[in-house]
This record gives sequence, structure tokens and C-alpha cells, in this order.
Amino acid sequence: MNVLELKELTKKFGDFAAVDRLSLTVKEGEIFGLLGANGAGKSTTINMIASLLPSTKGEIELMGRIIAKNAKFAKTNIGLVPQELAIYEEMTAYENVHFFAGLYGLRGSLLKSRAEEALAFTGLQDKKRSYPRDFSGGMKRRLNIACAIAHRPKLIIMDEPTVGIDPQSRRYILNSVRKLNEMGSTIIYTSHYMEEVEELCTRIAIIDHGKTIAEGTKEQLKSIITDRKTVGISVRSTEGLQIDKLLEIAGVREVELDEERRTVTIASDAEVNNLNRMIQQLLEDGMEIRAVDERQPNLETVFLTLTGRSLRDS
Ligand SMILES: Nc1ncnc2c1ncn2[C@@H]1O[C@H](COP(=O)(O)OP(=O)(O)OP(=O)(O)O)[C@@H](O)[C@H]1O
Repeated sequence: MNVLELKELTKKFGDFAAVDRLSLTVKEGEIFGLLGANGAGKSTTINMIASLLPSTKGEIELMGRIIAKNAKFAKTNIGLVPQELAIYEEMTAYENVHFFAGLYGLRGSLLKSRAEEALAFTGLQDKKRSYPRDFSGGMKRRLNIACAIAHRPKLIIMDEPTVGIDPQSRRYILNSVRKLNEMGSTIIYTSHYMEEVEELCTRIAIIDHGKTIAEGTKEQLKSIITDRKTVGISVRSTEGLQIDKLLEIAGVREVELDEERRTVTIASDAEVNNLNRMIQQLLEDGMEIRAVDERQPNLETVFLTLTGRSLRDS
């Protein structure tokens, strides 16, 4: 079953299309990754799915129903973990979850028990009477999640839930995403951390300039670039290294120099046998070579190849 289908979804701010005829399908049971650089249109897309922002054009279907015509159905079946923390500092953790679960339509004793359950799920049961102003960043993020899941939505949307938190809380959140998925929720997970998306997501859409530029499993996305190889060469010092000379070598497409890690990364056409020539050039530049490794393509390489930009720097 398709849990979510976006059909030519468009959002314009004035003349600028932040989301531009974006189509994609999320199936039941998936952890679906939306991967894109800052400003690619991820949050705008999510805000439209969560009915927080009207679309300019196109359609959003949740389990076969158009959300614009089924507002209550959409509200009770979607849980949004927004990028900006949406919790009230002057309310206790329990009161926060109770309040949001009420907004999502829960009432009475069910509301109370589900609020407790969500706090337990996020490891905050001991803190239920505490105020979020005393929480660490990671605990606030967990409370933000508890508020979005108490009503047990079919579709949980997480907009960059691990931004700015410590590694331990990040691990906790990633594990929670997996558990929620195992318990039956379909998840949409947005991030510009390629490693997270690669680790968690069963299918991924790469978004750029408001459009889906590639969609598929990790393996399918990587197979787009099987005609490329990436070689990483570590040297003792990068001083004197001539990037333009490396770029003149047959087959070489891109050269990236990391002075801090003292490595040079060379992307090249896979079928051209040019490793000897690269090494020879580095030796001519006076480099002392420490290690050479041929890297498997990852989502970062896919992104770089499709958009011409690095996910981090753009
Ligand atoms: N209310 C608005 N008015 C005008 N432009 C907007 C508005 N909201 C978003 N934009 C623009 O739309 C584009 C997409 O923004 P969006 O926040 O959806 O990107 P994103 O992929 O979520 O990025 P980030 O990772 O930084 O959250 C950006 O260029 C942004 O400046």
C-alpha cells in the first residue's frame, strides 16, 4: 500500500518555486529518506504534507485520500517532528505530550495512557514532571518526538531530528526511529547527514532545487554512478600538490584536496586505467605517498555527481 503519494507538488513564494512539481511515493513500512542540501525544499515539502502550509499546485494523498479534503483523517494519521523544537518551556514534559496528543485528536483516559507511553518510549518517564527548560538539547529533541508519536500515527515525519545534539542522543534517536518503524509506523526522515540516511533509510529521494532528482534504494542510487571510481590518496604533506596537473590526466573529473587530513580525492571515469598516472604525477610534485585506496561510491558521491555540489558545502 502507498502511505503517501505526492503528485507534482508545487509551492511558490512569489515567483520562486521552493518545491517544483515534486512527485514521490512512500510505501507502507518504509523509512523513507529525503536527502537534500540546505534550501533544497525539504521542510517546505514536509510542511505541506503536515497541512501547515497550503500548496500552490499538485496533490498529496495519504493512504489514497487527498489530505486537503480529509483534514481530520490526515491529522490523526500523521505525526510531525518539526525541525525547530515545538515544546513549551513553561509546561512539564507530561503536559507537553498531553497537549500535543490532544491536538492530534486523542481524548480522555486513552490520551493519558498514550502520553505516558510516549514518554516511556523516549526514555523520559522519570522526567515527566520536569520542565524542558532544565533539559539538555538531546532531551528536548526526545520530548519533541514524544509529542509527535503519542497518537500512534501511521506516518511519522521527522525533519532533521538530530541537528545540534550530542552523539549519544543522536544514537538514541536513530534507534528510536528504527523501533517506531518496527512497531508499524512508516517514517519520512529528512537530513543533510548522508551517513544517517544511508544507515537508516530503506528508500531515498534526493531533492535539489525543489525537485526529486533521484529516487530508489541505496543500491539503486549508487548504481547510477557505476561509471565513476573514486581514489583517495594520503600523503605526508599536501604542499606543492598541483591540482590542475591531476585534472589533465585522462579520465579525471574532479579533484578534492583536504589539507587537514592530508588526502587528495580523485573522481574519475571507471573504465580509464589511470591510477599509475595519478601516482606518477603526485611523485613528480614531491609528494610522499602514505596510502592509496579505491573508495566505493556512497550517497555523497551520488549527490556530488548528480548536482555538481557537495551535500555539506552547498
Ligand atoms: N516563507 C518563505 N518565504 C520565502 N521563501 C521561503 C519561505 N520558506 C522557505 N523559503 C525558501 O524556499 C527554499 C526551500 O526552503 P526549505 O526550508 O524547504 O529547504 P530545506 O531543504 O528544508 O533546507 P534546510 O535543510 O535548511 O531546512 C529556500 O530557498 C528558502 O529560502
